[in-house]
Parts: sequence; structure tokens; C-alpha cells
Amino acid sequence: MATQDELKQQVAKAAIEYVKGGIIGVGTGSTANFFIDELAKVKDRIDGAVASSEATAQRLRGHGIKVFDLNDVDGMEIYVDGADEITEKLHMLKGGGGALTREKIVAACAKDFICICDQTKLVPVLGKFPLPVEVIPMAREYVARELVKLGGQPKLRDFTTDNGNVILDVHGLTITDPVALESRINEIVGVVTNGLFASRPANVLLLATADGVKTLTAR
Ligand SMILES: O=C(CO)[C@H](O)[C@H](O)COP(=O)(O)O
Repeated sequence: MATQDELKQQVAKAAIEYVKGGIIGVGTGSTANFFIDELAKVKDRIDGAVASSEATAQRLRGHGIKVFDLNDVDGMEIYVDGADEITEKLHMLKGGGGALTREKIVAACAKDFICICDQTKLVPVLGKFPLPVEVIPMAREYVARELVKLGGQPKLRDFTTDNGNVILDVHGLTITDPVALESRINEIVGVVTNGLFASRPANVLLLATADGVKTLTAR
């Protein structure tokens, strides 16, 4: 049976079919890293990439792929990234790697979000994985109190984001309406963004399973 890393590699390889040229938006995390390694094999096909984190930019450059500043790019055909959880509606919970804000920004500039996951990430309801919320440091305690009012148990992560902010990982949520919760949390003053990608879900989910890579579009 394939290991989780082998499944991640298979799905990363499958995503290359969506790489037609131009500038590619690239996510962050172990699955995205496998994608970057596959992208390097077809780098002559593309003009370059926009990175969703410093770590991704470094890996892209290490492969000789040109990294563009998002402000110098009009838009992108595709953004390719993993997720911590995803539903059949292609609503995602992301940010396990702490790059949620830049991921959301780069994804917003792309026509299609191609989500690449192994089968462990597909869930009926989001929230078992703690929901990351990026917060301006001085608002940390205020935002934590507001998140408790929403039924969560926020825990400060020992981490500073690429934007110089902190992350509260919110435990204990059962997220039955991710679109509403995404916007409710973003309304809290001091929140930069949260890891729900529901108001703009993925367009395509490539899911690596024991029976091969399956392609899902929103139901
Ligand atoms: O949102 C992310 C990083 O901020 C990642 O996409 C998410 O954490 C999944 O990571 P991995 O592919 O390592 O399981």
C-alpha cells in the first residue's frame, strides 16, 4: 500500500496536467513541495511562479524557477495548493503551515484553484483540524476572547508568520456553515484572515487514493 508521501507525490504529478504555461500560483506545505519538484521538470513550459510563502519561494528558486512578485502579475490561470481538510463541496480548511493569508491572496488572483490532497484530507465536516487564524500581535488576547464566544478553544502557536503576525489555532469547532464562519471570524478586529477557504472554494480537487488519483469538482 502506498504511503501518505507516495500519495502526495502521485497527486502532485497529476496536477502537472493543469500546467499549460504562463505564471503559476504555488501553495505551501509538503504536498505543495512535491508539486514544486514536479513543476521543476516542466519549467521550460512556464514563465515562472508566484509563491504563497518565503519557504515556497526558496524551493522554487532552488529549482531555477523564476519567482514573481504578485504586484507585477496581472493574474494567473491556476493556483495549486494542498489543504488540511476539504469537503465534497470543495470548502477547505488550510493554514497548518501558517501561510494562510498569502495563500488566500495568491489564490484570489488565480482563475482556478487546483487543490491537491491525499485521501486523509477529505472530511464530511470541517473543524477536526484546528482552524488557524492569523492575528495582529497586539490583538491576540482580544481575538482569543472573541473566538471563545464563537465556541472555539484558541491556542497560540509558537510561530511568527511571513507577515510578522501570530496564529491562534482554534480547537473544538464543528464547522457546518464554513462560508458564514469564514466571514464572521474575519469581522473580528485584529484578525488578518482565517484558514477557511469557503467563500472561494477550490475549483478542482485532485485526490490521491489507494485506487489512483480521482478528480472531483464541487457538488
Ligand atoms: O495550508 C497549508 C499551509 O499553510 C497547507 O496547504 C496545508 O497545511 C497542507 O499541508 P500538507 O500538504 O503538508 O499536508
